[in-house]
Amino acid sequence: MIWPARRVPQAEVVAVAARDGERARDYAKQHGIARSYGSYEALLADPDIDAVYVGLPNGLHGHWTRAALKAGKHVLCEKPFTANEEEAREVQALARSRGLVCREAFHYREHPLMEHLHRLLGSMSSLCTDSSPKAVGKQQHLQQQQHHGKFHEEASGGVLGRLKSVDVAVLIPKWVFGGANIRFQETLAGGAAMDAGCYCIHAIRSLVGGQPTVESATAVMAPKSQVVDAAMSGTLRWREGSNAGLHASFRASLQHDGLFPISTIDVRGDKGHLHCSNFIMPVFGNVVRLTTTSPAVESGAGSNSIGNGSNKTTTTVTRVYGSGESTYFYQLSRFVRDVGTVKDAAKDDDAGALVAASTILADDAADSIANMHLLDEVYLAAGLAPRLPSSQSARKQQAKQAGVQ
Ligand SMILES: NC(=O)C1=CN([C@@H]2O[C@H](COP(=O)(O)OP(=O)(O)OC[C@H]3O[C@@H](n4cnc5c(N)ncnc54)[C@H](OP(=O)(O)O)[C@@H]3O)[C@@H](O)[C@H]2O)C=CC1
Ligand SMILES: O=C1OC[C@@H](O)[C@H](O)[C@H]1O
Repeated sequence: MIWPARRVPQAEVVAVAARDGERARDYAKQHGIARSYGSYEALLADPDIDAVYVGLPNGLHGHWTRAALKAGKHVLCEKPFTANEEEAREVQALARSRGLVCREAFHYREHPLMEHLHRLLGSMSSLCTDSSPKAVGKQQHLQQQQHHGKFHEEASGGVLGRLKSVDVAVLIPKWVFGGANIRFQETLAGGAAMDAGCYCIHAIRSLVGGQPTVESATAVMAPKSQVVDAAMSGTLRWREGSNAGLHASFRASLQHDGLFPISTIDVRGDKGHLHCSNFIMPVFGNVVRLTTTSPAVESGAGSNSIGNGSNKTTTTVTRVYGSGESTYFYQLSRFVRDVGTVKDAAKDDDAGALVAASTILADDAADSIANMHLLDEVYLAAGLAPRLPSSQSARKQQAKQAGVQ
């Protein structure tokens, strides 16, 4: 967030907070940040701050996002948005009532790689090139309309034709996170599905659209835990018949190859297969391999085409880097632009600006709630309970301990 902010003209990191004032000061000094605070409350009381980035453990996202909204700040909150769907609904209701941007930080989504995949697959476009409020509002309205199961229709225009299946994997090698990491803590809403699986669900949802349900899920539990999953796999299904697989793991048996997490998207349609690797961190290298089969026409196709008499298989490999910026840069650029749109709409009476602003708020709310809904469903399908916010989870543990004594 600090590096991208130096490259996004309208963004400035004004202050940083930690629970320990000295640590906050050292951090601010090290990163050239003018102000530091020894508590999160103190940072939220700073009137010069417009927006807050919440990069806390999952179980605290809801609490501090609510606190930031109540302090009148726009929020970019790390994924997963909250501990569960119920909390996501509460937080987003607050954001909308205050007219503040409240976005889940799925940084991968704004990178041109995703735009490329959306185009290939004929699904919605996640970016808008014209950033005027009216154009943004119009484009987002269009995206919402397009986003209803479009991929299931033959005439979607996507190169793969009708969707058969999509598989998304985010796999983290077992040497990366030890047992003490926040991701393994029950009271911090830990779990592989929460951490890595939320990306899978988000990518599946945004590429395919529609409203899938969770058909089944299987968890591999963390050592000595009956609550925290070290790996999760699951199947989602659409009414239209296609299905999706999610594969999330903290225990992947992968050798260090300089990249983690391993993140892949595989989409199979009736006209071919698309494989994308490293969709989460595309700036460090990515590949989109597209294999399509179509009825043979004439010979003379490119050297990568194989004809078998009745049809022709073509494979193309593409790498997408856009202007070479990181996902975090694109994420921050859009966040800053959207905060600007919402602020301007509050000042002026222009109907287009108001539509644009309310669309931004509505889309963020719908997106994070839908993602948390499916995450809850995945846990339930695996025979586990949806996660709890830290405050509730701590109370539950205390009650359990009191019951034991
Ligand atoms: N978008 C992305 O690329 C990434 C997103 N994430 C997300 O960011 C969030 C944080 O992950 P990560 O940075 O790896 O976590 P860390 O453990 O490295 O940092 C979490 C920070 O939260 C603060 N904190 C407040 N209360 C607690 C508590 N009770 N226990 C532990 N820490 C606490 C601490 O700050 P202090 O003590 O200074 O107040 C700590 O530095 C997660 O939700 C994760 O999913 C993580 C990595 C990458
Ligand atoms: O991008 C990421 O990579 C590793 C994960 O554990 C982390 O939380 C995530 O956001």
